[in-house]
Amino acid sequence: MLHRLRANRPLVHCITNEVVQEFTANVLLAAGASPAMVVGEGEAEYFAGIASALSVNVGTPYEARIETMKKAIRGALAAGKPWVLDPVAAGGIPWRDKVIFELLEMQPTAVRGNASEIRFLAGVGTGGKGVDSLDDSSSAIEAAKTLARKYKTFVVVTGLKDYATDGERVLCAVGGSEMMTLVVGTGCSLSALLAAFLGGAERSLEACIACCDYVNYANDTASTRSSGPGSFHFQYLDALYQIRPEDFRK
Ligand SMILES: Nc1ncnc2c1ncn2[C@@H]1O[C@H](COP(=O)(O)OP(=O)(O)OP(=O)(O)O)[C@@H](O)[C@H]1O
Ligand SMILES: Cc1ncsc1CCO
Ligand SMILES: [Mg+2]
Repeated sequence: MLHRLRANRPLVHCITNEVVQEFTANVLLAAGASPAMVVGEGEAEYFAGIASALSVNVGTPYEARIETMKKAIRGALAAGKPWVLDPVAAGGIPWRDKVIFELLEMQPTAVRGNASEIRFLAGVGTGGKGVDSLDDSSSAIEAAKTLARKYKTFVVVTGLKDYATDGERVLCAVGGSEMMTLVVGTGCSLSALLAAFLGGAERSLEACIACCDYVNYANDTASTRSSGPGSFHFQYLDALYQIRPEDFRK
């Protein structure tokens, strides 16, 4: 799947939060995808139709941005393109929660969140601490399955272990270090990378967990080469770039 992603170099339309735009674009480039942050209300619907996949992240939402997201989603759906929802801080702010539930009704191909976000959306728990999770990812497996069944979507929950489910099967990816949680945008960029995999490899549960596996591998590689969040940040980009499909056989 990584080979196919790089061969296809999918164009990923990102409408993400203002904190992580550059990091997300760099993660996609290092992995072998082609990012485009097309956020204008007049452009988004058209562009989502020609991109390979759309990534929607509600980290810093406001009315006009949400309208743009909905237009982009309509463009992606009309063109049969996959789209991924990152429900940042679900459970934390009522206005945002209402928006997230509206977006969930718009047939996302996949939803990717941390454990607290996924638990809240499935009706268990009250969310995390702002954008950070307060729950272990294993405690969100049942919630992820519930959410996947309810909205007929893949759900990916990240944390110490990562899980991907279609509501029936659950696949798990392990590895990585907590250093990931000390660099902003690792989860957000993972969601964009998930869109890249779904648009550039195949639209399957296996593609979802392959994306997590690749990120964990890069996370492991970067943590052995770094001494703190600063060096981890650039070592992570280097590792995404350097990892080759054949390395997974080791
Ligand atoms: N305790 C941990 N050990 C190893 N890896 C972790 C741990 N916690 C998170 N990760 C990894 O960090 C990445 C981001 O996942 P996380 O669940 O922190 O997302 P998030 O909270 O949405 O992040 P953000 O909102 O800051 O972008 C994933 O690749 C995940 O596997
Ligand atoms: C820190 C932060 N605040 C809003 S979005 C965001 C990026 C991580 O989700
Ligand atoms: Mg997040």
